[in-house]
Amino acid sequence: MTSVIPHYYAICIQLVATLDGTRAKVFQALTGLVVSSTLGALFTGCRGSLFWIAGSRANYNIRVKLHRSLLLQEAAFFDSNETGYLLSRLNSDVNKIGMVISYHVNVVCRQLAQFIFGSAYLIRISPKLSLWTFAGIGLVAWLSAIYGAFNRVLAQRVQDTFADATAVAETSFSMSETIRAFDGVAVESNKYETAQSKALDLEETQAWGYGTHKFVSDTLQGILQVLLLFACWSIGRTGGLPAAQLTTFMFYTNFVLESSNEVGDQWAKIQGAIGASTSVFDLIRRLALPSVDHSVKHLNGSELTPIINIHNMTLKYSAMDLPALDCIDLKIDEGDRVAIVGRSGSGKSSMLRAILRFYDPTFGSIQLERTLLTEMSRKDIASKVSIVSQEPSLFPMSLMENILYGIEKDAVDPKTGEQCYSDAYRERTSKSLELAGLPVQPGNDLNLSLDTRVGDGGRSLSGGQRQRVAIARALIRHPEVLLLDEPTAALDSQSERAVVEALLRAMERSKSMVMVTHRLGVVRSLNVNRVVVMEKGRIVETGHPEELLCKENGWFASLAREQGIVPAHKSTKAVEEYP
Ligand SMILES: Nc1ncnc2c1ncn2[C@@H]1O[C@H](COP(=O)(O)OP(=O)(O)OP(=O)(O)O)[C@@H](O)[C@H]1O
Repeated sequence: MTSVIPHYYAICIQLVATLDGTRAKVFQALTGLVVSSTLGALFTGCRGSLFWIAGSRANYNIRVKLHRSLLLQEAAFFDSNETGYLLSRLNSDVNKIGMVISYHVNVVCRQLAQFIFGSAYLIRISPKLSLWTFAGIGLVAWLSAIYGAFNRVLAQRVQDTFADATAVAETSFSMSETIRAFDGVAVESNKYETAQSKALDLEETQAWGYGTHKFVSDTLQGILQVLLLFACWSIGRTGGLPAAQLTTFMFYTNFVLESSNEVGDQWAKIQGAIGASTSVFDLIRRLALPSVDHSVKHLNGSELTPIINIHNMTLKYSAMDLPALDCIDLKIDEGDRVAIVGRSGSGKSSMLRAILRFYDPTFGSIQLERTLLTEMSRKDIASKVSIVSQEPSLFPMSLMENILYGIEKDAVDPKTGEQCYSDAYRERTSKSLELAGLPVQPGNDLNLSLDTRVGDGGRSLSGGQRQRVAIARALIRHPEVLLLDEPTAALDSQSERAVVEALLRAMERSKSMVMVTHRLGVVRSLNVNRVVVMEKGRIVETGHPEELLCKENGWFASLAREQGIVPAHKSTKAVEEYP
């Protein structure tokens, strides 16, 4: 419709200039102008709304896919990509993509349509003159393509720099207390400023690039218009074409030039957005890294099946030169209560991370009930392995939702129509909390209920209470393997007693238990039947705790003496002294 407007406009101008039209002719031209303008406005409105919706849907789809893809990455991925960096990809980069669809592609489509209609009109009036027009437009388009490629590279670098700056900001907010305590405001603020100033430099380069491109392309278009006007004048003078047709030709020339100019402009912006979105699509396509080597597929059928079978496992973090775990062989059978002990940095937590498949072995394998961990889905592993960590973080949801986290809701709330947990689940959750030492029955001391919200990270509960919620979360799952990561390290002696009792009940509901601890006292309270001592990523000693304590020069006995558990001069009476 917009392409038809210059046609009626040119007729109107002709009628005004020559004053030779009849009333009917004037009326016809004006009606054409009004109808084409009104329809043009209607289509513009529809196009705007539809492209906006398309842009928003693209944002929605890309964000959801990217978020899911990020959650599926291996733990090592999060070691090298900070949260702020990923959030920036999720927000700022995806916004750029939506903007391209809702605005830039929208405008390019409109201008391309105008360009095609306008060009057809020009060719109809004078094919020869049109050729000159297109040659000029081709030159400007070529410059726009070069500028587009330049903008694409720069835009990607700008977005990368913004992502780095957001990572700095996110770290400074999440560490705000430490920053204040150690007077690090100036340091953090400088880091952020440096990151932002890099982005600013790149944006300024982009701005100058845009200005130069605009100057060159507008100048070329001006020259083209002047040349065409001169050509029209020459043709008109020699009677090659009637004046009315030449006027219409000039109108359409302007129209086509404007469209091509706008297409060039938007093209560069689309290229910029494609550059900015490259990382987003790379992240969506990125698969979690595969494991490197599985030397053992299945156990010999005649052997007793251990719940966990770690065979010749080496685990190396990409950021470290030396492996964190080196040639580990360990079998954990049903009924085993294993404590992994050792000095700081000896690889205790890495063992738990490997059993949870946060990291895959670099060499060797781990089997969980005869199946290689690397062949199990996250869902399978979560259904068989539960962890209670030193300072469990809770979600800002109700107690019940925290405990049943990851378990699908099985009922529909008749009042709201939303998914919820059935009464059977409520009952089981309440029972688990009671066993974990945090009763929620009416009239309880803390006035807790299943629907009590626990705040961000569980901040409305004490450390010991959070621990008991985590134990209830493990209890309700009846795991094959219960993992405990320093379960009592952050507690006072009174809370420790309550947590130990809750853990003993949780252990009755699990087939095996593996605990990492510095505090050797808890080894006896939790009836551990096997101690594994680690040193520099290797297992250096293993056996029943009471037996190991009797080995005067043993690793475990030495650790126990350091904690004052067994006095050095009484090591022969170790068994009696062991608390
Ligand atoms: N995500 C990681 N990336 C790189 N190196 C790591 C990572 N986690 C641990 N390490 C390194 O692996 C080694 C073993 O660490 P691990 O946390 O398993 O020790 P730990 O015995 O649990 O120590 P602690 O008792 O102090 O918690 C250490 O040298 C540590 O620096």
